[in-house]
Formats: sequence, C-alpha cells, structure tokens
Amino acid sequence: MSSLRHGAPLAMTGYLDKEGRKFHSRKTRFFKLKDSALFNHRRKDTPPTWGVSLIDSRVSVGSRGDVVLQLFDGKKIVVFPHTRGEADKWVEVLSRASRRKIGNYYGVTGLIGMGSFAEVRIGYDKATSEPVAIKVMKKNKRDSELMRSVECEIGFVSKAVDHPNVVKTYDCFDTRDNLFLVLEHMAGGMLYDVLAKEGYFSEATASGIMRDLLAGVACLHAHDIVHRDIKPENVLAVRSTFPLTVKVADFGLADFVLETSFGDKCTNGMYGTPFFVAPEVIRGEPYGPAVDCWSCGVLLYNMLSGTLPFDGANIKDVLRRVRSGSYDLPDSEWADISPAAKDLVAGLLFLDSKKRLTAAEALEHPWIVSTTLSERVIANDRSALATSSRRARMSSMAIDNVKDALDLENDPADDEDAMAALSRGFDSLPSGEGGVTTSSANDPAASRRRRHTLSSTSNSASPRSGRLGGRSSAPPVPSVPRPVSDAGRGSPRAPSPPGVGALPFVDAGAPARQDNAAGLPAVFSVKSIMSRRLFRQQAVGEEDAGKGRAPVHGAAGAAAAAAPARPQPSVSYDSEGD
Ligand SMILES: Nc1ncnc2c1ncn2[C@@H]1O[C@H](COP(=O)(O)OP(=O)(O)OP(=O)(O)O)[C@@H](O)[C@H]1O
Repeated sequence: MSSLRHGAPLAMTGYLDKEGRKFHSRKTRFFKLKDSALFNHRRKDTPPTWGVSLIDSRVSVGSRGDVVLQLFDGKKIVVFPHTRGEADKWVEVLSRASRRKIGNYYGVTGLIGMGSFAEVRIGYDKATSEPVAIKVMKKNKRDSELMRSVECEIGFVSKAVDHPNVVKTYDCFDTRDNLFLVLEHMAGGMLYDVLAKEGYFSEATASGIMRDLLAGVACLHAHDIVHRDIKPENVLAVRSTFPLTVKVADFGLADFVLETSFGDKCTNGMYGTPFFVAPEVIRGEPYGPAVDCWSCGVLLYNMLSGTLPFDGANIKDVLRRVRSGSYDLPDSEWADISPAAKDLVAGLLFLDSKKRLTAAEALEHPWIVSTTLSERVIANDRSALATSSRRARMSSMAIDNVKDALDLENDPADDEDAMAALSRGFDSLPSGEGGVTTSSANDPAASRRRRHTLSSTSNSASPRSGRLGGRSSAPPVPSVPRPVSDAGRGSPRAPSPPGVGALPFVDAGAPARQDNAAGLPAVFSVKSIMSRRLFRQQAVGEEDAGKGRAPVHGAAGAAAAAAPARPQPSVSYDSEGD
C-alpha cells in the first residue's frame, strides 16, 4: 500500500489498437501509462513515438467497445482494448490519471531554492494548510544526468522509506514534462546555514547532529539504498533553533545496492561531490553503503574543525587527496577536540571500505551515545561553513579543471607525479595507512575495541542538553546573532520567482515563505561537472551542425556555456495543464 497521501504514481502497460484520426484504420501499438502521461510505442521494446498528458482529459467508453480520450487541448485519441476486462481497467486507470494534477491538492507560494537539477518551492496542502516543500524537476530527455536523477527520485519514492531522520515524501506526481515531489517542509533549511549563523557550538551539539544524520543514513542502508551524495547541502534542519533535528534529503543520486555473489552489496558509477566522495568511487571500483559513511566522516570533520579533510587548489588535488585517504588533524583546530570525536572521524574515514565503520556501528560509537559530552563551545569558528566565496572558488575550480579531474584515473604517469607531490606535501605525517597524525586514529578495529570505554574519557562532566551552553569555560566567543525563529517564519514576502505567477496552483493570497537564502556551502557535484562537459560537447556539436549556438572558448566561455546546461529556473506548466 502506498504511503503517499494521494496514492502512488500510476503505472499500466499493454497493447491497444489505436484508431487513425483521418481514415479510422486501426494499428496495434504498445501503450505505457506513467502516472499522468500516456506514451505510444510501436512495439513494447521500442522508444516512445509520442506521449501526451492526461491531466484534465475526459475518458469515456464508446459504443464500439472503444475508449475515448478527450485531451485538455481538444485532441482526441481512440483506442480499442482487446477484451472487455482490459477496457474496464484502462478506463479506470486513465480516469484516475486525468485527476493526477498537483494543483488539485497543493498550492505554491514562493521559491525556496534551486539545485542543479531541481527547483524547490514552498507550498501548502490545500486540505490542511500544512506547509510543504515542492521539488520540481523539469524533464529534458537530452540531459541524461537529469533524467537519471529523476529516475533515482522516483525509485526512492517507491521504497516508501519512513524514518524521523529522512525527509518525508508526501506525494509524487510524475507528469509528461515534470516530476513534482511533495516533501516535508524543512523550515530550518540547510544545516550548514544554521551552523554558520551560530558560528560556535559544542561537541555535544555536533554529536546530536551526527546521531540524527547517521540514523537517517542507517535507515537508508537498511532499505538497501545508497544515498551517494551525503554533503552539507543535503542535510536539512527541521527548525533553525537549537537543539537541532536534522534529516537526510535529496535522493537524486540514490541507488539501490545489489548483492554480489560474494555477499557484498554494491553499485557503481562516478557520482558524488569531490570533497565528500569516497576513495573507492574515485578509483572506479564497485562500491556500497560505505561511501555514505565516508561522506558522514568528512561532514563530521568539517563540522568540528571548520575545515575540510581533503582540500586542494583544484578538484584534481582534492580527488588525489581523497584517494590517498591522507588527512591531518592539526593542533590548531583539533587540540581541544576529544579523542572520542577523533576516533569516530577515523572510523568513518577509513580508507578500506570493508573496515570502515558502518552507519549502524557508528551509531553505537561512544561519542554518539555518550550523554556526558562537553557542552563547551569548540574554539573553531564555523561561521564560514556556508560562505558564498567558498562556493564561488569551487565553481571556478570545477570549470577549469574538469577534464583533469575526470582523467585522473586514466593517466598513471600523472598519477605517480601526483602521489610524489602528495607525499612531499604530507612529509610531516606518519607513513602508515591513512596518514593521520594519531597512530590509531584511522584504525576502526581499534575504534571498535574502544567503543565501550571511551565514554568515560569525554572531556566534560556537564550534562548534555543538546543546547549550546557552558560558555563560561569557553574561549572568547564573538557575538554571533542567534536565530530567533524558524527560517522563513515571519520573513518578508519572497520576490516572485520567474514563472511563479503562471503556476495554476499558486495562491497569491497565501503567505510567502522563503528559506535558505544564505549562500550554499562549497560543494560541487561530479554529476554537475559531467553535465557541464556534456553540455560543452553538445554546444560545440550544435555549432558544427550550423544550429547557431555560439562557439565556446576558454574558461569564461565554458562557464557561460555551462550555465544553460541545467534546467531553466521557471517551469512551464501550460503544456500539460498541470
Ligand atoms: N524538504 C525541503 N524543505 C526545505 N528546503 C528544501 C527541501 N528540499 C530541498 N530544499 C532546498 O531546496 C534547494 C534545492 O534542493 P535540492 O538540493 O534537493 O536540489 P537538487 O537539484 O536535487 O540538488 P543538487 O544540486 O544537490 O543536485 C536547496 O537549497 C535545499 O536546501
């Protein structure tokens, strides 16, 4: 049974005899109903020759045993099912498809944000007025990454995951031109925006956040789902006030693991975000749920220190460092951080994915289960976690170095140079596996052994409330304005995003809410990079073919060319009537 409020997306296939419009001759065609869109195929295994939206269409049974579809734009389709039973089924399901219009159930009031493949709008449930987030993915068949992302999102919805630390999907409307996902509204927005505003926080706070994140990730893994893009942007906060509750979001890269004959669960494909991606992904090996645990480790490192474990002057550098698994715990940021926290970082950032802590194991780690972690704020300033300058730096990095980054695996000579350079750069580190500064820091076996003893080593006896506190013993804390309410609550009306006025389910009178206005953290998806490259190829190809797209020259040209590769900000709903 579907856990969605208005039922799971519809699906039905079968051969029908379609009557020609002019001469009324009949041809057998294979029809596929995908929620509110009907596709015509010559045969079952051939691509669709056309597809129509059934939204607001009229479905009736003709006197000849035919099914008549009167589309919203006046066009008529007449098909003959092969049996009476089939006819009844088609009529029933096509009628339901005609009502699969998101505007019947949800209204939209403004824009929350744009991702690489989607725009997310703030909306409300028309029956209850409850706020919701509506993620809109505008389909473009020529953008294979985008279409794959659409498939991943639909696949995730079909798994009906229900967990307090996974953003809930309330509804899914799959139209001919768009995918609409109606999601639980995360009023706090992106975790890093909240943390950056706070600037300073304690290990106890960080531990609570990690517990939520790991619980969400563990639930995904229990459903055989690998998220593949755990990064700050995809961890959202229920509210922006402390104590925070966070949830995992964005399943546009989520994949389902298959069990190998060795009992390993794995998937493949180069997906992720350079700073957060696991080494086995870069190595091009089959990989499994452990990649998410690695990303959680990067996030934990980043959250505690305000810096990234694997950083560099360009993406190539970053990926090399990730692949080596070598990271540092400099005293400047880590001296005051508890051994238990470092131990968890090490367990999650373990190079060998088989020995890396699983999400379920990490949830039992002393630093996660302890109720006596320090409430003292960590001296490291985290207010830069979400700065737009970092984002801008990484964007230009992506454009300038994309080819090198993607060729990294194919050039062993280059690789040796890189490794030599790396070892020079990390001369100060021990030469053991992982190269971290503490001898056992990268040994999850040691980490597991210590699991039940470390809680007593936590560096404060103050009780854990989950709220920032105990500042008396803290280093000087600059005055950082604290969020006083949920992002968006009482915020000024958001300027109408382009196209919003054209939405049939926009309620002009409803209060506008705009969250997550702050800059995004410095992350860049490999998928975006690949799309940029694809676009560049397409742009050049179209120019060659004389279709008039301007030639692309140099980084600036590439940047300009890259921009339209993503879906345009506003979505046209007119073509579908949805
Ligand atoms: N349920 C939600 N509640 C509130 N804000 C959300 C929600 N889901 C997404 N957002 C915000 O909308 C914006 C874009 O969403 P999202 O990152 O999911 O798009 P995307 O294209 O799938 O992402 P990516 O760029 O990582 O591929 C982000 O600012 C995100 O914080």
